[in-house]
Amino acid sequence: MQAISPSHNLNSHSIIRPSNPRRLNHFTRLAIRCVYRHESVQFPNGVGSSRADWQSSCAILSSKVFSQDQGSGDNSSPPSNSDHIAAAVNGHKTSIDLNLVPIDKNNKPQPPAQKPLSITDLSPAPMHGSQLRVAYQGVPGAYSEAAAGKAYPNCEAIPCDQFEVAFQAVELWIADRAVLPVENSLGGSIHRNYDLLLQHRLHIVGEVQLPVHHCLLALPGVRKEYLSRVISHPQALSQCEHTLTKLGLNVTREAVDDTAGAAEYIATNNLRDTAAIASARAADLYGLQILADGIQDDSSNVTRFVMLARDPIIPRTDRPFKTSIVFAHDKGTSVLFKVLSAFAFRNISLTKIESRPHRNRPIRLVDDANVGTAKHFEYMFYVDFEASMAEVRAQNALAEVQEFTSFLRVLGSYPMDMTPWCPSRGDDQIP
Ligand SMILES: O=C(O)C(=O)C[C@]1(C(=O)O)C=C[C@@H](O)C=C1
Repeated sequence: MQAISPSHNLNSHSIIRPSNPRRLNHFTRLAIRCVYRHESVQFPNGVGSSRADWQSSCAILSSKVFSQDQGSGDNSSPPSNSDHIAAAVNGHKTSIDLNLVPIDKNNKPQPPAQKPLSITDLSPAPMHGSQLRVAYQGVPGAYSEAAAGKAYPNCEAIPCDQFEVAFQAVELWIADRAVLPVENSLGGSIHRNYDLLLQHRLHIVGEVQLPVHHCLLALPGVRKEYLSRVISHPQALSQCEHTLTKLGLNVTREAVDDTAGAAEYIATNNLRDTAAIASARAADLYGLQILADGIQDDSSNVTRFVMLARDPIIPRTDRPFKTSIVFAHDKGTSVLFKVLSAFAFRNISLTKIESRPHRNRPIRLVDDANVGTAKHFEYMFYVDFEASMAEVRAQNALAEVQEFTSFLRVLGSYPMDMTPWCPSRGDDQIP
């Protein structure tokens, strides 16, 4: 275990956990928009390709913004992220020190102590030797932490309380990479991260697919019959929807920020009527017992994460690459067919299409004097395709797409995760 930086050691802001997890979401969003410092985790050598590979020199791939409409797309970022984060931290004046670590009566290893970053933690960090600092959303034991360990063995994993904070941590040089979930095989897309990809200027430099094996966790001695509530990340709740019903649990379901945070919350507040959906590692860290194992509705449940960096990597052709783009057009969905055909004609397979509201111009009015005014919803389209930007066919496809769109941005061209398929097992989550 290693703290993120010796210089990151000024006034510690306390983490205030409200008494109910719904408020925790709300409260966190409003008031504690800063990176928390838990003891960060160093992963042992393990899964994945060589680190040098992932850390390959940054440059060249031009992630261009072709926009006729300066007001559209990522030019519409919310006010400066650093302002945002600094204001929130400055505004967070409380200095009560809450011990959120459950007391383990069985002398089990204690989870890492949680210390939020202070304002100076948000200034550019000095170099940390060769160890890569990887920001993820959640607390230790979250699947995102496991994904960080899979993507970057030996990395120093830095927990963040919100997805946006993970983006900011990289932008402010507190972290070198962020690892963020974008889609799950059962729960679908994590829309927030699609929106954030557009609002920030980070580049996708890789992807990892993590088998997600959920457990039902409760305090030692608690039986299923005692439960009146199950809490977890909304994705995890949706991934276990049917199994929870099949288990015959008469429980309400409540969403919290992350799966491991739900486990920690139960332990901290000694809640005997509440269970969490989280990993076996979270059970271990927070001293909970596993009431049911493998409760995801599909055993091949898998979440796809992307790795983000300040600079793009150099696209190559000696291994399978994927490229992610986002585009929009003044005339809305009418150009979609033309755009997609640019890939089809070149035999480039698409692996994902996602549409999100065009936040700057959500509605387009089309007047027809005879009939009235039609209100069309406007979208941003995200497409992943199986080709490297180093390939001529991909460059030609994008040149053509550019002709049909008013806004186009390459989010990244990166190696595909080709690790052999292995259905989710509990030990996959243990870095
Ligand atoms: O809460 C966690 O443990 C996370 O890492 C987040 C998250 C998600 O956002 O989808 C990641 C993977 C699982 O699909 C469930 C939750």
